Amino acid sequence: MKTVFSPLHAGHAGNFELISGAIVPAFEKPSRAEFIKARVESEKLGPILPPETHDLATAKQVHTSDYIDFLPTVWPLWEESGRTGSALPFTWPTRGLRGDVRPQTIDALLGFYSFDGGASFVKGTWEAIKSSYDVALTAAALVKGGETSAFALCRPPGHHAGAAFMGGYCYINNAAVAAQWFRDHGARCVSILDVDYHHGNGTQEIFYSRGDVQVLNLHGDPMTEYPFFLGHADERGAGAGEGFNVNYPLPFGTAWDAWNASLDDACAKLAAYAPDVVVVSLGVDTFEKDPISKFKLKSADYPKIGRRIAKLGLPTLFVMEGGYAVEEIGINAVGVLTGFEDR
Ligand SMILES: NCCCCCC(=O)NO
Ligand SMILES: [Zn+2]
Repeated sequence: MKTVFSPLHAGHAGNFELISGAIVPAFEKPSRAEFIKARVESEKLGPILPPETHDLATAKQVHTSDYIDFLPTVWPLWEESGRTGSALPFTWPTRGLRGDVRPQTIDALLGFYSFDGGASFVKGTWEAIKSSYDVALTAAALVKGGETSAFALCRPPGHHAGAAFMGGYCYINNAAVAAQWFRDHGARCVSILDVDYHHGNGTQEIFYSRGDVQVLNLHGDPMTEYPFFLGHADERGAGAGEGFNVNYPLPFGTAWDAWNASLDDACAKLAAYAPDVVVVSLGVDTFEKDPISKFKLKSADYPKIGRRIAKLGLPTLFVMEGGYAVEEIGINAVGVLTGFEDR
């Protein structure tokens, strides 16, 4: 399997996030991608290719243009306002406030275009976001070009980013962009299977009213787990998208057998939808030792995920999402990929 990777991710470093009542060093850090890359090499998964550069047209098909155009302006505006450190919002347009009027100051714009304090910017963040987007599109083109599968080693991740908002370490929704690209390049329909511990609220929001992209999500129950405000089982899609959004909320402590039962059901629904291509939002924060998550999957379980997805017999693009136990992130993420190849 070929991997696409960009060293430009490393510019998104040293940033902080607001979590659990404190401003702390972000859990989403450069070493995550480096550990995964090292494991790709040590497991001899296949060549590691640099991304081709793309324009933002595909990004603007799943995100609003004003949101995408805002992202490269954040750091310059933050610096112009005399600040250093991490550009972070502290006010958000929640219920009873106006989200239809775009404010002018960078502090307000950061809140206008986000849903939490988990998507901060430093000087190199935009270059990292753009490189992650280029990685996803380059890997998608490998699959379109005849590869059975490919691995988009994306950093920063994307599945929490909605049409006009960032959050949860996500800025451009790489999996959504790849799905749209497949649709623009001949795929009649696409399935996105999100196996990250957290619900891919952004991916759901982007495709919720569309029937050409099926979205299936296995995740911590939002009644008790981030992102809290989307991801319930009754969210089945709307209009043309009715029935094409499937959520599997699962309780704290979920281990392999229960998790796999949901995976099996999701794969059956995916097979019934019969997409031309599958995009897997590959998060491995379902791992028992993950510092911010509460499922109990073991390293030996990840190859089984890959084997189950391979049984679908469909071209498959793996897009890296979350996972924060950096010692094992490479073992677990690449385990899915070697399992897919039945090695
Ligand atoms: N800062 C709150 C938790 C962000 C979770 C990010 C993640 O792993 N999403 O899949
Ligand atoms: Zn996650």
